[in-house]
Amino acid sequence: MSVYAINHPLVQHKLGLMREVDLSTKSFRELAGEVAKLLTYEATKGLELEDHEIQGWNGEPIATRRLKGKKVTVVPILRAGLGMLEGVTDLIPSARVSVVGLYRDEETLQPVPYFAKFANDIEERMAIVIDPMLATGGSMVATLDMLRERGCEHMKVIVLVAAPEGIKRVQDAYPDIEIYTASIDDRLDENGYIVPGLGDAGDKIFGTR
Ligand SMILES: O=P(O)(O)OC[C@H]1O[C@H](OP(=O)(O)OP(=O)(O)O)[C@H](O)[C@@H]1O
Ligand SMILES: O=c1cc[nH]c(=O)[nH]1
Ligand SMILES: [Mg+2]
Repeated sequence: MSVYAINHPLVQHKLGLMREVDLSTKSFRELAGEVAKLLTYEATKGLELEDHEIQGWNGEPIATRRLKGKKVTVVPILRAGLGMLEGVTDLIPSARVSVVGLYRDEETLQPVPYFAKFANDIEERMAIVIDPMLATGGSMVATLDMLRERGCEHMKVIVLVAAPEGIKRVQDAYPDIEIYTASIDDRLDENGYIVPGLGDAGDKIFGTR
């Protein structure tokens, strides 16, 4: 498995802003979308192109290239993953959206599923799973398991912040998956929150803190 921590200055600047304790819901939400978009740019750098001839401005043919048509489904993990969705679909407007609802039990830290709705032909699509936080990795692995059970072979992960524990958990279960993140943070605290982290990303995006 490959983990890509994106050090682009815009990513690092925006992630730094997100860590500020007093940041408004509006700003947190906007930044989550912006960082998601920048990470999507990185995560799609391996997409295949094909030659495509078009008619240019003066009627002469021009050799161009276009995406080879690998079908994509973006998979936000509810709730917090929704805060990244628009940033991703801005760059991949034809992507179908599959939705997985999971929350993490506060005591056991185990993921509790409550919703799933997948795109048609999911087995033919590359799935890009999005969630701001990869903490213990339980929610992410549960989502990847659901996709794999439905025949999805090609999966990538985009998270804003990852804990080493979560990366290892995903790596152990899915050795071939690529993870794109703005930061690999230090550790989990005694409640399973990422440190330094962002706090509760879902609450911040939805204004429920
Ligand atoms: O890696 P894990 O230990 O599983 O933790 C990460 C999960 O926890 C958060 O969701 P949460 O359960 O708070 O739900 P929410 O998005 O509805 O707030 C986060 O958005 C991830 O889905
Ligand atoms: O740090 C964390 C861990 C889980 N969920 C969050 O929203 N933040
Ligand atoms: Mg939450």
